[in-house]
Amino acid sequence: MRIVGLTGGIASGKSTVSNLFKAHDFPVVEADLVARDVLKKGKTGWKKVVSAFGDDILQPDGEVDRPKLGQIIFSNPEKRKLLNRVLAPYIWFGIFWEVLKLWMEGFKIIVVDVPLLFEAKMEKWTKPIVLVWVDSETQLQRLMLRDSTSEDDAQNRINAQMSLDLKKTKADLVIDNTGSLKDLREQFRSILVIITKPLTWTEFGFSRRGVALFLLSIVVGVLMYFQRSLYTSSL
Ligand SMILES: CC(C)(COP(=O)(O)OP(=O)(O)OC[C@H]1O[C@@H](n2cnc3c(N)ncnc32)[C@H](O)[C@@H]1O)[C@@H](O)C(=O)NCCC(=O)NCCS
Ligand SMILES: Nc1ncnc2c1ncn2[C@@H]1O[C@H](COP(=O)(O)OP(=O)(O)OP(=O)(O)O)[C@@H](O)[C@H]1O
Repeated sequence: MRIVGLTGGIASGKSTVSNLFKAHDFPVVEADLVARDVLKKGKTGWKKVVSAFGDDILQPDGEVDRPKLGQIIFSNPEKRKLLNRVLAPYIWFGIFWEVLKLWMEGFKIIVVDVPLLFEAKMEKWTKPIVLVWVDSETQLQRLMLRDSTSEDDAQNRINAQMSLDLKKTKADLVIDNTGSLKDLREQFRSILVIITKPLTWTEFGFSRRGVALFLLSIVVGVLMYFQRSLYTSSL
């Protein structure tokens, strides 16, 4: 099994690339969706966050007021670390569970879209790592436009993550999304060629078929062993 890590910075274009993967029928696990699920009212993640941040972060219906929590954590590094610490195990498990379900369905290539792949030290589980990079000015402009936020607010959110230039040094494949959507689609096509190369032996070994073959060879080996010992004891 090949787990392709898709990462980038806030508003660098991960979801846009993620949608291209989906359009090409690749299964995509989205960490942001897992994180949303973990924070739903009544879930363990929700309970832990409420006990760490208090009832003030809740809407009248009991759901987490996401913009409010965002304001708190993106302007206060200590609070952000606290939220990350509280939610990390649930997000990690949620991603693992989604990957496991897709593995059981027999998918050989799975894309995991994790904005904080490097920050959360999850990169060792994915290969190759595709980084959606964008220059800092374009990132700021796109973020302000998409979320209708002030420059200060957008910059705080960008500063809350590892710089895209540093991420670039850690990634295997880089998509430069500073240009047009057409440019992006062209780069995506080249990335697809690399990602869809035949699985290595190790990747095959971890695929559902590889594991099934491994188990089958153990069963056959054990049967042959017993058949041989039965034959030699009857002589
Ligand atoms: C603070 C929350 C409630 C704000 O929700 P909101 O709907 O406004 O934003 P959304 O979830 O769509 O996130 C948008 C982007 O913000 C960035 N981001 C989210 N959380 C963090 C964080 N803790 N540190 C740095 N960047 C973050 C990511 O690039 C993400 O794609 C939410 O982001 C959250 O629960 N964050 C903690 C969970 C987490 O770490 N998510 C990232 C998954 S790896
Ligand atoms: N090449 C492009 N040209 C113009 N706009 C783009 C391009 N790529 C993405 N965008 C726009 O930039 C914004 C950010 O893109 P997107 O939502 O894909 O980023 P993201 O990395 O998934 O963000 P987040 O981390 O916040 O989830 C969106 O409004 C999107 O439509």
